[in-house]
Amino acid sequence: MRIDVVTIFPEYLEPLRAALLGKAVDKGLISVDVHDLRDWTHDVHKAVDDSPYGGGPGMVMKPQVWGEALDAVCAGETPRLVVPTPAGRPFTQRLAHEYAAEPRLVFACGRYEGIDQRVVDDASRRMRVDEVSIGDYVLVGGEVAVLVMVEAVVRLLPGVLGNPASAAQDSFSDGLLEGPSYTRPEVWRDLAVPEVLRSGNHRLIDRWRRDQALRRTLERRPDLLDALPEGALDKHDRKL
Ligand SMILES: NC(=O)c1ccno1
Repeated sequence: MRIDVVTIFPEYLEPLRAALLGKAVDKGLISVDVHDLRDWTHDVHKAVDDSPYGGGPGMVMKPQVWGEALDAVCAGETPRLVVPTPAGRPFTQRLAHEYAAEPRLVFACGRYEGIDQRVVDDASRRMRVDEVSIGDYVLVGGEVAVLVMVEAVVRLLPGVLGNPASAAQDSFSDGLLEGPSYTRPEVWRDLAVPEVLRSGNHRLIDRWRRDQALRRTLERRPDLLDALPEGALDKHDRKL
């Protein structure tokens, strides 16, 4: 997978070259190119924003600069363009899986009050564009959201995680939150590991883990239960 990020703060994206993501780059599983939006300005001040039409606080990012940047970065290809914004559709594990199947992703990091809408409208004439939110809160810019999304996507790629089963047992992989996890010691500050996990009975262990996931989901994210496909809960599940 090829990943491009356009930003006015390239240094914000340095974590994409660290740890698990850095290893994925070293293994050649992904390529990451970060582009400074100001490279496509033509004035001495390298201006990337201007006052909003209709008035109001803050500044809006200029369409001319973004248009030239995306023309250059996407030249000749039609990658999927992702624009992080609090006004976007939710970024979910399902969307992460969808993005993991893409050969190329381009992320456009807005700042200030956002990017002139015509940049998205123009790009949508040539490629698939998603305006996506990582949560119901407002960040200073899109860069942190890109770090979140890239990590969520890249970890799903074959060869990135040491144990591919990890991604298969993620929270949300079966539509539920993941239940609690434990490791040694068996008792820690008078708190014991649940006995079933030490029983060696994998049928009981699987059942216990499913029950824990259902209980945690019901308690913390009942909306996820409502979204489960018909038949996802068996008769035992429904007794909980
Ligand atoms: N909530 C978000 O995804 C976001 C992106 C930029 N600012 O907020």
